[in-house]
Amino acid sequence: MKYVNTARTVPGGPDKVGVLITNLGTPDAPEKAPLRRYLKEFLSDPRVVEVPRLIWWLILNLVILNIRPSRSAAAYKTVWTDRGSPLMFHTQDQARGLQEALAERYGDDIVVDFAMRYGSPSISEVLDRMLAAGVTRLLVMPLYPQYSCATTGSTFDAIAADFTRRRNLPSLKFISRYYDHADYIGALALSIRTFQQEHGTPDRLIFSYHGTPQRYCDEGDPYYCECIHTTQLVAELLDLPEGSYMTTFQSRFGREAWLQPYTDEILKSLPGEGVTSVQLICPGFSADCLETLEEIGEENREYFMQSGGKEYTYIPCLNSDPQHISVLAQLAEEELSGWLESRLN
Ligand SMILES: C=CC1=C(C)c2cc3[nH]c(cc4nc(cc5[nH]c(cc1n2)c(C)c5CCC(=O)O)C(CCC(=O)O)=C4C)c(C)c3C=C
Ligand SMILES: [Fe+2]
Ligand SMILES: [Fe+2]
Repeated sequence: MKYVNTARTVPGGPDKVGVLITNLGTPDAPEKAPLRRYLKEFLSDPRVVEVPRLIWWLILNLVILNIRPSRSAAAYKTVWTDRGSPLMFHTQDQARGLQEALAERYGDDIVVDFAMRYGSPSISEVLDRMLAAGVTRLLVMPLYPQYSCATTGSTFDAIAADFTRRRNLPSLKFISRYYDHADYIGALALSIRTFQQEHGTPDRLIFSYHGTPQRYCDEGDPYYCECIHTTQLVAELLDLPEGSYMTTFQSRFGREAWLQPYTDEILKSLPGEGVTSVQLICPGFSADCLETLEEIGEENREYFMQSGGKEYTYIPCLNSDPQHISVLAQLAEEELSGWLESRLN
């Protein structure tokens, strides 16, 4: 049999709406072997590293996978919790919150689940489960507010690849971006305002986004423009004075130029310009993870303080805050309106 038959739908049978939230994925444990497995899958994706395959295979297998797993494992250990990786437990909480919010309005004809692009739970195993539960219409929501070929694009590849092996396909909707959605911008603005009520206003508010190679942007990836736009919309909503905020890019990997300015270089140079108190926010991450908690929360704090900085605070991601859950519920409802109309309680 060439095609798997995970969903044998029949007229009058189960006919549910499924909402699948996805994120990047994370290692199973902060140890060398799970890190090696995770990095191998992630960094072998041609959407993530756009380098000729044979050259990249040699670099990845002979160099990176021999050095990076133990270094990354040590970094993951600093953020690991009783519930495992922060990215994992925040995503679980987001799925639960979204399920409850949607069930309140639409009952149990709607099924919410989550999957990871790399590692587990994989997109295919979760789709097996959802389709077996009677999902005939599927909304995929990658939790990347700004579209990038390396993240959102790759998630679409995984859905499409999964569908090539199935006989009976559900109807499909896919959210490519929500960087300018009023509710998302409002939730970010509220989190900044609430944080500043307790911690005061810094000399500079820094919006730090995960970087990508500059080349991807030059070749048409809209990610950079969408990040700049998100910052601008939040700044307008909060009425931030020009010069009191900026956009930077973090998590550089490899030797080629990435999107600039680089977060770490900016933090090293600001104290020399008289900027000694900063607040950092990472609006491109829908959940706290290694890149926010360790890289922004710890590593970059050191750079700033060692360069003469005095006050450095990090504003957490929206995670599973009620405000964020209602952003996700609103996004889902806007996409599903046609599918859900007949199911309103
Ligand atoms: C090698 C190239 C990479 C590109 C391009 C890239 C783009 C990209 N990544 C995110 C979100 C996350 N990345 C995370 C970790 C992470 N990212 C890379 C590399 C690239 N990312 C690596 C090697 C790692 C692993 C950690 C390490 O070894 O340093 C994470 C955190 C995962 C976790 O478990 O906590 C997220 C989230 C975005 C949004 C993006 C492009 C826009
Ligand atoms: Fe990354
Ligand atoms: Fe990092």
